[in-house]
Amino acid sequence: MSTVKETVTSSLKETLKQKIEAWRPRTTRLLKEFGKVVIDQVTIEQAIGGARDVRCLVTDISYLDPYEGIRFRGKTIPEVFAELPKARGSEYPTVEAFWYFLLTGDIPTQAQVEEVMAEWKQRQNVPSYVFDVIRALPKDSHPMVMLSAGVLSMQRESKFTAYYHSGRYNKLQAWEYMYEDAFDLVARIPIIAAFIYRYKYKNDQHIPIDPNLDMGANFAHMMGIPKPYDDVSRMYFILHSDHESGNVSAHTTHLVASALSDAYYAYSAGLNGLAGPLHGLANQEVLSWIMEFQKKLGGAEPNKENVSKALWDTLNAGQVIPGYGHAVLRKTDPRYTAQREFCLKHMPDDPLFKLVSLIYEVAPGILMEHGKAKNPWPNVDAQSGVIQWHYGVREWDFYTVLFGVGRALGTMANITWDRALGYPIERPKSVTTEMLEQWAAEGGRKS
Ligand SMILES: CC(=O)SCCNC(=O)CCNC(=O)[C@H](O)C(C)(C)COP(=O)(O)OP(=O)(O)OC[C@H]1O[C@@H](n2cnc3c(N)ncnc32)[C@H](O)[C@@H]1OP(=O)(O)O
Ligand SMILES: O=C([O-])CC(=O)C(=O)O
Repeated sequence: MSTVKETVTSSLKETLKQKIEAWRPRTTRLLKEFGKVVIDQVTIEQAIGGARDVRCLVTDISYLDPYEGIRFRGKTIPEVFAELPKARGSEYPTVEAFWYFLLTGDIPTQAQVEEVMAEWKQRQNVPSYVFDVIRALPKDSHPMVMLSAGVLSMQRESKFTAYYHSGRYNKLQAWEYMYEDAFDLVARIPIIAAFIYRYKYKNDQHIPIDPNLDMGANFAHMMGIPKPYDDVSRMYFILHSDHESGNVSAHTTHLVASALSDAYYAYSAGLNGLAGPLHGLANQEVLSWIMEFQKKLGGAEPNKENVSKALWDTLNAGQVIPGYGHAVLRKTDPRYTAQREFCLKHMPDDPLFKLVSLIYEVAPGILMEHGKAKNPWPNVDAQSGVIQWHYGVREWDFYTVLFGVGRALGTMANITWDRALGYPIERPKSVTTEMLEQWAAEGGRKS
């Protein structure tokens, strides 16, 4: 039998506990009294087409409206940035304040943020074997492999798994142990990410944590990048945290955790999905597309004509324009807009930003003319790499790791609530092509 580490108490956890206890009757009532109420129907197109738009997942952490974009706990991105307590001397909130907000739905007071910051620091002890695991991989492994392997290697630390095997597992208390793992994971993952960066690209020269700094500032410090990279980090991690629960990384994490796999197993799996070029890896694809384009220009100025030609060349070669399109969004992603506003304020003359803006002027029209993509507008990935590039992170295969640090916040808040509300193992039903053909001939499924 494993040793169970007792969970700690804090005002965040106490608040969360109250919220969970108040929330549970809502879920119970929906299940018991309204369980058979129909909320959607599924077409053949949806069954073959990646369950697009099928309403069959529940999360209260964030909601994505196709035209408005993401709301975290009911608040738009500008509202979140305006209302959460800011980091000292910064116009952006701390990631710690945002973590409190995602978990509880409440805007924390400054005192509550201080408490989360103190607890965050206590949880930052990454076991040394994590670095050994990363070093044991071939050095040219993709940084996402390193991040996923590093996270997975920490599974032996899981308090949830120890609790599960303790012989006193109780469904009502399980969330407390999931919360412990979730909080440990979000506190440790920035350190692993910065380690990967400096191991791979900075001659294995590392910068230790500064215990006086908040998470965003500490990340900038460990990366070795001066201000305003602390604000870039805070903004980036908050923006990338969550996008309701159907996206590949969040859904994978939720699915794996639904088998009562712990946070480390679940998030390592989620990261593997994030590493796909149609999902999180699109941010590195955007930069490599731009670099390839500039190489072809051979020093000539980018303009609407040559950008248009390059976009058409990409489409005619049967490739996607990275950073454009979305499975749910039907307008410019507000995460794109938030980053664009940062660029307009801090780096308006950056040549790469100007090029990204030029692409924004022409790509939607071209995608509309091309006529395939349901959404011709840019997503978050079209604007994130250029900021990293500007502040010196030019190794674009690292960009998805940054996404992975941010996405940990949303996925970890989600799986804590999954256990709190007792969501069961996820297991949708599959059918065969022959069945679809039969139902098609009959004008719908009859039995
Ligand atoms: C953080 C994120 O994950 S945001 C998304 C990041 N990914 C990218 O930016 C990659 C480029 N974009 C895409 O590949 C897609 O728009 C996705 C994967 C994001 C969404 O996919 P879907 O929901 O299937 O998009 P949609 O229904 O509009 O696809 C219809 C067709 O348009 C094509 N299409 C969609 N977006 C693009 C694009 N950016 N460039 C070219 N073609 C596109 C699809 O490939 C598909 O073609 P097909 O019928 O030949 O298979
Ligand atoms: O919502 C999606 O499918 C993809 C996305 O933008 C994200 O996960 O951030």
